[in-house]
Amino acid sequence: MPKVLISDELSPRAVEIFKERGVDVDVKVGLKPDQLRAIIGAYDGLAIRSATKVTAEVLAVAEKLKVVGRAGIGVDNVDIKAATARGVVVMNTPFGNAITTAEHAIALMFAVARQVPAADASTQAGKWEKNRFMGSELSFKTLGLIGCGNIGSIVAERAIGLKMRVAAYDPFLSEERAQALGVDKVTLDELIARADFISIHTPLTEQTRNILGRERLMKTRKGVRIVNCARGGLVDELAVRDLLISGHIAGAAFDVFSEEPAKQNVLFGAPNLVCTPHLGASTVEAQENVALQVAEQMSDYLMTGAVANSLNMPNVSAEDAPRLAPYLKLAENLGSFAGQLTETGIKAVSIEYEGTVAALNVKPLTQAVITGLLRPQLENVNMVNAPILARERGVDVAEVKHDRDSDYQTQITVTVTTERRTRSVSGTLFGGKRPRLVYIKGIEIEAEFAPNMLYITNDDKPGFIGRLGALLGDTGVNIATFHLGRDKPGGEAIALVAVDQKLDGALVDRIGALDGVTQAKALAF
Ligand SMILES: NC(=O)c1ccc[n+]([C@@H]2O[C@H](COP(=O)([O-])OP(=O)(O)OC[C@H]3O[C@@H](n4cnc5c(N)ncnc54)[C@H](O)[C@@H]3O)[C@@H](O)[C@H]2O)c1
Ligand SMILES: O=C(O)CC[C@@H](O)C(=O)O
Repeated sequence: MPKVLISDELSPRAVEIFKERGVDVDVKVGLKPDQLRAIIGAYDGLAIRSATKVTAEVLAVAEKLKVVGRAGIGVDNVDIKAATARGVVVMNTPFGNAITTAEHAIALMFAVARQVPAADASTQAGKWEKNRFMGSELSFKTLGLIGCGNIGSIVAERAIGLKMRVAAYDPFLSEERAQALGVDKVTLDELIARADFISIHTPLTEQTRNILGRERLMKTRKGVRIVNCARGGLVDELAVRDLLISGHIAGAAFDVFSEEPAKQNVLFGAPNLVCTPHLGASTVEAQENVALQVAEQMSDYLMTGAVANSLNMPNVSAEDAPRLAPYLKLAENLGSFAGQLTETGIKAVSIEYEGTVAALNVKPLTQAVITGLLRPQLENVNMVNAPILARERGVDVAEVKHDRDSDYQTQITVTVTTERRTRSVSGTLFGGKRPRLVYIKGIEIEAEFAPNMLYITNDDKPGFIGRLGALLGDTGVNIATFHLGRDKPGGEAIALVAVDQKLDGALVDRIGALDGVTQAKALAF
């Protein structure tokens, strides 16, 4: 039974879902980094929100960990590179809290426009300062959106409903999408020059860090109001403080801070500042959504191999997962077959899909081939890190789907090019689920993959099978199956022999020295 640790506050629905789906679950919230490191080795999955930091140090001791699930959107608290290198799938729940967060941005826009929190405090202190809190309407003002993805788009729709004009800066926003949303697609400079309100909705990345830096903030319109409901680090907090004090910025609302929890922050105490403690996603509805979704996604992955909303693996739908499972085995075995026969550096691998398999989502199959191919050289390769490891080693990976009939209803061919040669191997599924080799180097051969195998190439001359059988018999090796193929009579022949025990190197050398043998190699699957 796989075991998951929930290390941040998640709706109790998550625990119910994990249990319903056969996943054991522990809830331990508020662990310090060393406490997390001490226990993480026991878990197959880690479910988090934004508090837990999944660092390279945590991942280094997470020996069983297969999946990190973020109940929310931002994954800047997960070292995805380190997770990928260790073969850990990272998934998030990209839509579950988007409406809630967009609503919070709108709420904060109103709050700064009308100074609601300060007016509330003053009123409850019995001051009745009617003239102090002169606000500003939102209608017909320009809202500048930096980032117009899921949340930014919802903010745009709501703002248009409030009769605001919306200008969006997002390099990945198409003109058509902008038109459909009813927003002006602008450059960042145009946005800065036009906006009465600026709301930011990008992830925190190396490109977006400090996107609203001091210089840019100084170019905004006097009286601008700024909302940050995305991430601390996107806006220069000290500059905002200075510009609030100088009156250039009329108001600012921050839900997120450069350091969280924000017990202290340079912004605190600045005039016309509204702060909330990273509440963007904190509604009952959003928390139910993300907890349920993350628990479903993680359970599906751990129990069936289905992958959804992963940041470092191609998605595999729950429907596809059982269909792909036998192909994944076939793909990895074909890659492994080619990898075990490869003794020099691999320059390129081409994976061709024909027949039924070509209609499937083949990305995961390609990753399985690469995994099998690299495993003889690399101990810790798996489907998550295989593409990166291949790229780091300069292996060019090509994936081709053929729209043509092959000899088999479904066929995968792996062709590996090394410095010395190009070699191909093809396989199919018998009965829709049993992986079989069908061609090696274009020579037809039908063989299943067995735990211990002997691969031999030899001259196609009489007497070889007898010599091989005698040697194996004399050394007490029992033959399970024996498959033969050849390119032409008297030409190159291939023998694939499944045996009942692991073959030692000395015996393989003796087989290699038999008359007519050009190569002998022990293979394991
Ligand atoms: N306050 C909260 O509680 C809370 C809740 C949810 C999400 N968030 C934050 O909001 C962010 C946005 O969420 P989303 O669901 O809209 O994500 P999203 O991926 O749907 O949208 C992000 C948008 O930013 C754009 N973008 C990327 N780089 C950019 C750049 N350099 N300049 C301008 N635009 C750029 C992308 O093209 C994309 O359209 C998340 O990454 C997360 O950090 C905060
Ligand atoms: O979990 C939270 O409370 C915040 C989530 C939010 O920052 C997100 O990126 O989804």
